[in-house]
Amino acid sequence: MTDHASEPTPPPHGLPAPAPAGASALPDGTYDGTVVLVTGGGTGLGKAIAAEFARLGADLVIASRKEERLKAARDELAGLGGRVTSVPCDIRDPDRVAEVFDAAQEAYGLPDVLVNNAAANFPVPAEDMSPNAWRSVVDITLSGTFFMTREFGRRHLAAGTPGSVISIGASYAWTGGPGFAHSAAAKAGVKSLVESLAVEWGPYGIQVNGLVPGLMPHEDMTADIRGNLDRATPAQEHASGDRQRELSSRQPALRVGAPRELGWAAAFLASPYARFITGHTLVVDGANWQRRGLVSPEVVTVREQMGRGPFEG
Ligand SMILES: CCC/C=C/C(=O)SCCNC(=O)CCNC(=O)[C@H](O)C(C)(C)COP(=O)([O-])OP(=O)([O-])OC[C@H]1O[C@@H](n2cnc3c(N)ncnc32)[C@H](O)[C@@H]1OP(=O)([O-])[O-]
Ligand SMILES: NC(=O)C1=CN([C@@H]2O[C@H](COP(=O)(O)OP(=O)(O)OC[C@H]3O[C@@H](n4cnc5c(N)ncnc54)[C@H](OP(=O)(O)O)[C@@H]3O)[C@@H](O)[C@H]2O)C=CC1
Repeated sequence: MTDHASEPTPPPHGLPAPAPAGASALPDGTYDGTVVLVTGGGTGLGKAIAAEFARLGADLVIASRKEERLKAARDELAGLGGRVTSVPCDIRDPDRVAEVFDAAQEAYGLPDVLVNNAAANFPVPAEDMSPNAWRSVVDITLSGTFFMTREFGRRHLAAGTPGSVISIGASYAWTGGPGFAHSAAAKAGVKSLVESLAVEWGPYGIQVNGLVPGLMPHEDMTADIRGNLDRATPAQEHASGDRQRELSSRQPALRVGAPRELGWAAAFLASPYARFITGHTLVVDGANWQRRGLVSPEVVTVREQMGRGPFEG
């Protein structure tokens, strides 16, 4: 019998690195002749998702508020193969949402796949949150997602055609999100919508799934979210430019996620290889959301974590 006690313990090395950028698990041309609409497809994770569909042959429509951003992303995504159209739109406005679908239909046809990726978020203690701050986040993240999904569903039901919706969520839909009460409540609503609509629209051939990213840093992160990452890492790590290593050491995977890992999951969920998966929310976060220690960490209030003074009403 081997005496394990005398063997040196190998150091933990975390989850293996992902396949290289540009690789795909799906066959070439999986999305040939398919139209994919991605909200917030001009930045960050939305752009990474759009890129994976484009590599597999999809025609893309990307929609968000800022035209400049959309144009830059459109040029970048067009280099990957398929055709790309961008349509400026605030998803809080159902009339503008209808116009996005009109524009998509005119360009390539009714989108076969809708990725609800656009969302809004910033950390703020609940007691400091203005009614308008609450409304902005809930209106964009939950109502905007519903308006997009509703328009997609209505058009497919009228045409008698199948389709696939993927709504991007967040793990605090299950756990709650101290400091992100508005976003966590909205994402819990998004998860619930996935479950309701998968059943309502299954009979019409429409799949509805959720997809949750873990920590996947990217260059487009807003100052608010970036500031939150800064809070998670000591100042000397920023100074030395080694924040990524510090962030990685705080994940069970011992690495952060790459945005393309979310893109691959989205491309799978909407593909012919996932036709019996609906009403499901897939978490791609290296098990970070299930993390518990043997011992509970000391409680630090959201106010303290954000370096805010006492609440003054
Ligand atoms: C980290 C874990 C997971 C991450 C998940 C993600 O979703 S990452 C994705 C992250 N990506 C994004 O979020 C991308 C899109 N996000 C955005 O464009 C902005 O964050 C937005 C939602 C504020 C814009 O919405 P809009 O054009 O409607 O904005 P507006 O300028 O009119 O402000 C509305 C209200 O909000 C208030 N307020 C704003 N900031 C703060 C703050 N830091 N503190 C307190 N309050 C704040 C502002 O004062 C105003 O209230 P007031 O004063 O009238 O009572
Ligand atoms: N990054 C992360 O660590 C995590 C992200 N997520 C989720 O992943 C998704 C993508 O996040 P990420 O890429 O990091 O964030 P970004 O801030 O890069 O992307 C948000 C996108 O939403 C668009 N958008 C915001 N408001 C509206 C609106 N009213 N109408 C239309 N488009 C809008 C923005 O474009 P524009 O400004 O042009 O309107 C932008 O392209 C979101 O759903 C987010 O909640 C979840 C967990 C963790």
